[in-house]
Amino acid sequence: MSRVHTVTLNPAIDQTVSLPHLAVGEVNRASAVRHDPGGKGVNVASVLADWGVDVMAHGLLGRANAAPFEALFSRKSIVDRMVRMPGETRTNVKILEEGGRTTDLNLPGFAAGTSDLGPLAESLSAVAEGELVVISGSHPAGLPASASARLAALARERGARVLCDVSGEALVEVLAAPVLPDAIKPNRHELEGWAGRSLADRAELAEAARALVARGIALVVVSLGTEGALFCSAAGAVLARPVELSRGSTVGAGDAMVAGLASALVEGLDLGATAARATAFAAAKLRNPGPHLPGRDEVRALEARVERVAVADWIHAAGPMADEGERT
Ligand SMILES: Nc1ncnc2c1ncn2[C@@H]1O[C@H](COP(=O)(O)OP(=O)(O)OP(=O)(O)O)[C@@H](O)[C@H]1O
Ligand SMILES: O=P(O)(O)OC[C@@]1(O)O[C@H](CO)[C@@H](O)[C@@H]1O
Repeated sequence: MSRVHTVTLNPAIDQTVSLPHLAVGEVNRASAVRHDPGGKGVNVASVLADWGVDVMAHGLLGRANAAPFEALFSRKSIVDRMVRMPGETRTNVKILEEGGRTTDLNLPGFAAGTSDLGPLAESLSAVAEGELVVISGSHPAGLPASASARLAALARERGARVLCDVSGEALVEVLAAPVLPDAIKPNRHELEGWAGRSLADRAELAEAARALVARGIALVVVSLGTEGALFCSAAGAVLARPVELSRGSTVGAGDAMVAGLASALVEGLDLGATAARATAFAAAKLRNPGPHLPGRDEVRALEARVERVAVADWIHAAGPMADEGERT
């Protein structure tokens, strides 16, 4: 299987704090806490490595607390090309209540600058023609909004395909670039942020995704939390529902879905099989804490259970879309 490169400009140590109920403005006592090296691209790398893909991790990493990342990379044989930065990688606090509601406090970490794009570009010189580059997550303070778009352009110049999961101004830049990525996976809120309007109506949402395909993005996937995800390409559009509902933390479900998309792109799966693969990866990741996949047989069994619905039927389904929450 061809190698996949992940780019994480703003990694994070995810500190998941479990408690029965979050009482804002009061003293809360946690029942458990865990720490996972994360950040969107790191999560993608970790899940892909579990699937058996050869992965190279690029991006920026604080030198002062790099150990948990280095341990993850070494345990999963991920090639570590992350540029070390002075200072610490941020810690992101995820408050998980018993009912499954999660509140994210994403903290600031090391600051970066335009000069850090040089070493990042140099690291991407390891990308070979035909490989896949996955660019995910936010930018640290000081990096221009165009950083992800510039790295995507570099990857394309090297003959690689590019899958982007970025939001806000970075998504605006990526979608305004002369050469568009091959695939994107915004969630609904990220797509709304880009479109500058609400997309609460299923038909409008499908139309926005189809319009991006028409502009030249081969695969547009809009993830919708418990509603599932919409997969659009020139071959058509399909909605894949979650295999099973999770009441635990859903942090990283989108990244597992991106990892599933990456594996589908590498293996050349068709649209329906891509939807099943990506949805199964999300469900499989949600069975356990942390950015990990269970064994292949378990993932394959989930893949076989994914319900796919023709988009016309989904649009005409009664009722509002399931509430997929506000987290991104
Ligand atoms: N509570 C849940 N139960 C089951 N499956 C879920 C749940 N939440 C999400 N999923 C699955 O994970 C996929 C991706 O989730 P979501 O749309 O929340 O991504 P995201 O917003 O990018 O998440 P994140 O940024 O936390 O990784 C969904 O399309 C769905 O298949
Ligand atoms: O602040 P960003 O870069 O948008 O998101 C960071 C983050 O919330 O995304 C991952 C889950 O998708 C977590 O591991 C991490 O804490």
